[in-house]
Amino acid sequence: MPDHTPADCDLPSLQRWLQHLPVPVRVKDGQGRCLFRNQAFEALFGSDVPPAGPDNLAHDAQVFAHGNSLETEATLWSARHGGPRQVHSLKTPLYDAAGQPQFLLEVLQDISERKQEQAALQANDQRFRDLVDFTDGIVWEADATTFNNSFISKSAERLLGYPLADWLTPNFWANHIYPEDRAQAMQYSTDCIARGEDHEFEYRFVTQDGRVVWIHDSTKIAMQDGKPKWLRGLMVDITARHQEQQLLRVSHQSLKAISQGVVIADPQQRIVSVNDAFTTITGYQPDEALGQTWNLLQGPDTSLQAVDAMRMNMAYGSHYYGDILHYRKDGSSFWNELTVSPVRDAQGALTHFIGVIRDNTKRHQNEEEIRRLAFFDALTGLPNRRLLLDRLRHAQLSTTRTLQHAAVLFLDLDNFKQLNDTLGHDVGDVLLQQVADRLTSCVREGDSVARLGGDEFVLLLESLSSHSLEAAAQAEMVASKILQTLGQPYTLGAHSHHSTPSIGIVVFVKDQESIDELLKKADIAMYQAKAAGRNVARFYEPAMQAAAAAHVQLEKDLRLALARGEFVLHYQIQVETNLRGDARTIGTEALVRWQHPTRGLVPPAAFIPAAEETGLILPLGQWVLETACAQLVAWAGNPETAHWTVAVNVSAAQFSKANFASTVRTALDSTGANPSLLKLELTESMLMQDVEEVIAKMNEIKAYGVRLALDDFGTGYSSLSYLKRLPLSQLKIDKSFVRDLLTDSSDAIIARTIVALGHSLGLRVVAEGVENIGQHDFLADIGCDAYQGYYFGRPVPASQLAVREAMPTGSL
Ligand SMILES: Nc1nc2c(ncn2[C@@H]2O[C@H](COP(=O)(O)O[C@H]3[C@@H](O)[C@H](n4cnc5c(=O)[nH]c(N)nc54)O[C@@H]3COP(=O)(O)O)[C@@H](O)[C@H]2O)c(=O)[nH]1
Repeated sequence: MPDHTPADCDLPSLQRWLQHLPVPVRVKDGQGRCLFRNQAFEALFGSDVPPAGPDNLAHDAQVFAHGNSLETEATLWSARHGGPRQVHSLKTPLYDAAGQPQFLLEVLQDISERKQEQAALQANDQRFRDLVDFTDGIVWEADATTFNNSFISKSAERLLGYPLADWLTPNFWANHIYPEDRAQAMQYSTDCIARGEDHEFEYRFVTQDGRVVWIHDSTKIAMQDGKPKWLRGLMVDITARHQEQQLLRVSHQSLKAISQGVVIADPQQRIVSVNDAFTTITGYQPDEALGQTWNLLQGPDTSLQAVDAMRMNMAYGSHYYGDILHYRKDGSSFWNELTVSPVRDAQGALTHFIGVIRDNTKRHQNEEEIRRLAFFDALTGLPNRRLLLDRLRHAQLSTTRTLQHAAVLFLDLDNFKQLNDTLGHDVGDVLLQQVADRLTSCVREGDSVARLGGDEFVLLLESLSSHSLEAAAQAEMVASKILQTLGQPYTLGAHSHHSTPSIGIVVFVKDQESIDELLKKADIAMYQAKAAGRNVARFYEPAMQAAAAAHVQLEKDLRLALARGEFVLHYQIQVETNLRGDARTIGTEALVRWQHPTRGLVPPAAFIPAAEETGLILPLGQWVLETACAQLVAWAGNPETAHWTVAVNVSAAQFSKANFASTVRTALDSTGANPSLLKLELTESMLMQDVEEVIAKMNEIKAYGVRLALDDFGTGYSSLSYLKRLPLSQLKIDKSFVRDLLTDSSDAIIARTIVALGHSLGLRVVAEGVENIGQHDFLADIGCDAYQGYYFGRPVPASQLAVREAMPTGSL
């Protein structure tokens, strides 16, 4: 039955009634024609309403046909708004007296604004859903009491695998929390909800494919009527972060646990982190190390080469591995087995260096111990046969390169067996140790002392003379020193003991013979020494033996000569010349000679080197100094010679003595000579040692009034800046430049330069070795101040010196 109320369809009455209704209303007939529109209708749509569309007519027909009301939403054109309006339409039939639908009453409601709002809301909703679906997290909503989800974002399916519908089933979330975490997670959330606190928590969740992932859940509580009603939140899969953190925790724990020190430095090599082991190894607390560089661990014996290699590798961002001697905070050193590796980011940029340090000292000590055992004699600590052979090989190579000779001294203790048999091996061992110490004291730093075993020792002397007989003499001197040193009494516990060695010597250069041959020859020579009565040294080569014997003899003779007063001084005049070439004696040079009882007058070149090697030059030099000073006093008594100076040659051994200045003082004081007439001739080489010490010594002598001359100038390597600092008064041009200056342009240039140089330093320049007038004239021409040479006079005894006062040079 149609739902209608019979009505009086008196249209005019109806119109009056409808006219002022505040809602838009219109009345239509069964053909869809509009019979009436009230004011509200026309206010909304205007009076010019377009004909109804087919849908509208169809709805009208439906209402008439069924006699039922019909509600629809439609779009109607509004002339008043100049556009379509969304309307809600309620069409109701109006019946005639017979109960048949006669008219159709349509009540309209403008829902345009509501529709727009709905559309906006829908758009917002969609935007929210898009955002939610797009995010990497899972947005969810659940009941605050049951935890059952009422909403879940699409990302849940993508991230955890389950279809979205599954999430909306009861207890889904709770049932899929990893069993071990479930109770705690739910309890925590329940407690927070009870307190009304939004909360965040982490738990493991089982995915559809059985994986266990870590979830970070942020939950916000939505209240209703003052009670928690909904939970809304975001679940984020933090498995990767968790694994990283886990890894970091493990790394951190590992770094703490490992015994190697770990240093993390920035690209500028500044330390940014250290572990506990670093502190244990180095003694530096983290706050003392942070901000520092590797220099923190460097010390006096750290190899700069190793440091450079490390820096270079780090500068190039490459890996470094090496053993470096580093220093702890307390100053003690340790061997650091160091590995430094660069760390780069994903783009390959250098971000850090990781250094791993390991105290490797023990291994080094072990290696050192192994080396010691392998190469050193356990009893004496001396190199053993193996190390000796190695050093001999090196010596052969070295002599091949430098052509300087080397010598092997094979030494065996005389009657050692007897000592062992009578006092026992322990006492014998003590003797061997003392012998080892004494032998070491007899050689220079670059030489080697080795023990072959038993009472056999071998010494290797290097850098001897390039002349074989001179080298033999040098080796013989060392052997003499050894014989003398080892021949001193020994205290062996309670026993006083006397021991002597027999020494065999081989001098060699280049690798002309094998090392075995060398040792064999030295051994044979040692047996010759034994055969010669022990406590002597013997050379393998007879010529060397002869040279050494001559050397030994010379030394003995020199000692005797000194004691017997066989040395004499000759004097060679030094002159100034005037423009005419007339010479005037201004002084002399004292030159020593040996008045040998059988060999006659021996020149200094034949004995000065031996005197220097044996140390006899010290008493001899002192004798020369005092004799020359005494001569000055003698000349002082004669007005013609009172102004004469005397130049005395000083050897390096004399000058290097700490008390040299005081020996000069003694000579002056003991003779009463005028210091200003004494000139000491020094050579360049003896001044090239310790600069400050040399200058101090020269100044001390100069302070006495004594003058200092540089002899043989031009043959050394003095630099101008060095010369300037020396308190000299004279330069002496070496005779080697004077000899050829008329024929050799280089010598002429050198002579000219020396004169200019000397004058620029405010020094007088004397030329020695002047043998003819040509040389004199040239030297005079370039400004030389004084001359010495055979042209003016040979060295002669003082008694034969004549006074020459501005005599024509030709008459000399
Ligand atoms: N430590 C000491 N060394 C001394 C002493 N006396 C001498 N010597 C050193 O011996 C070197 C050689 O001396 P000598 O054989 O006496 O030769 C000197 C002159 O005789 C020689 N000379 C001088 N004039 C000429 C010459 O015209 N031609 C020439 N061929 N030779 C000449 O020069 C020697 C002096 O040189 P110098 O000492 O450099 O002035 C001698 O060089 C000293 O090193 C001494 O007491 N102590």
